[in-house]
Amino acid sequence: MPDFKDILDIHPNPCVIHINFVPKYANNAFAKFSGMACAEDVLSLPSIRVLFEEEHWPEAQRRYNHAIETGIPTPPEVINHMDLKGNPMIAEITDKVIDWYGEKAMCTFVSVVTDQIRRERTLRDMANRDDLTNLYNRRYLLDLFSERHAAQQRRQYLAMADIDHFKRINDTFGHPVGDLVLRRFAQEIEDFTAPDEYAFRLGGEEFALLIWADNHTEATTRLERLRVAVQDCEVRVSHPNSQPLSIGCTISIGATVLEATEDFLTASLRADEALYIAKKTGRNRVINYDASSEDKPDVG
Ligand SMILES: Nc1nc2c(ncn2[C@@H]2O[C@H](COP(=O)(O)OP(=O)(O)OP(=O)(O)O)[C@@H](O)[C@H]2O)c(=O)[nH]1
Repeated sequence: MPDFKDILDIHPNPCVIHINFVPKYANNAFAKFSGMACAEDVLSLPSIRVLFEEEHWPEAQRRYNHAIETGIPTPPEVINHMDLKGNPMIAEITDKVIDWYGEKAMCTFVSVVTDQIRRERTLRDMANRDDLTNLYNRRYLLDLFSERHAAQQRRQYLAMADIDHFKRINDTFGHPVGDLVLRRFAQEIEDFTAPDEYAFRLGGEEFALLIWADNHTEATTRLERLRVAVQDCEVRVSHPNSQPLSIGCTISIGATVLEATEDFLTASLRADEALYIAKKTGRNRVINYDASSEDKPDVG
């Protein structure tokens, strides 16, 4: 029967055995993971805690105490980790209580899952994005709505934005040029949003925004600024057989303040109604509808 250390020494996963974080055994993979030269250097440490950022210490202690007291293994934990050389990585920690020459000790295995987690995050992000414009898509807007919580200091607004007479652009210049206009507009609303705000393409030439404002006037003023920015913007298209084209467009925006816990359907009906009014009353305008607003849709 080979000694377990002979097996662990050549195991590719970092492994350390410790009693209350005092190292008793470490394999070479653990030394490499920690940014140390060899396993002996790990064993010379008074505590392996120093190898992990301080923010992880309380949770590591809690997991250790729980596992030692109950013998029940804690579920694997994924942490952001930085080794002593400053290399960032994502690590999955798996613990198991073992008998260490008559004492209870913790055997900890580490899997570096940086690539896997990054791939998963990229895939998740791709599923939430629109192919043509790379803005967020309707699915992500619905996800955000299901995660909204009440008691925000500022007010959140849902705005529906729709390019005016977009069909004419397609019909006059062709679908690929229409796509260019959609991309240019997407860039415009992406630039408009603050880091904690979102821009979505819902489909076709329909877009949405989730923005913050202190009050109705601020929301309207900001959306007006977006409307004017789009009006002033030109998409230049070069063509080998003709003069370069310069295409402009305008947008209509319907917005509404969000009640704390309302669902997407309720809020989007109000924003859509406001957009409908914006279109019906001449396009290239912002209608911001909330209970205190003077822009109450007057559908009739
Ligand atoms: N180029 C391009 N066109 C699209 C895409 N998706 C939808 N469309 C076109 O968008 C146009 C939408 O036209 P309408 O719904 O009639 O609206 P509109 O012409 O913008 O008129 P109003 O909204 O009333 O101002 C149609 O011609 C669709 O074919 C796309 O991905 N790319």
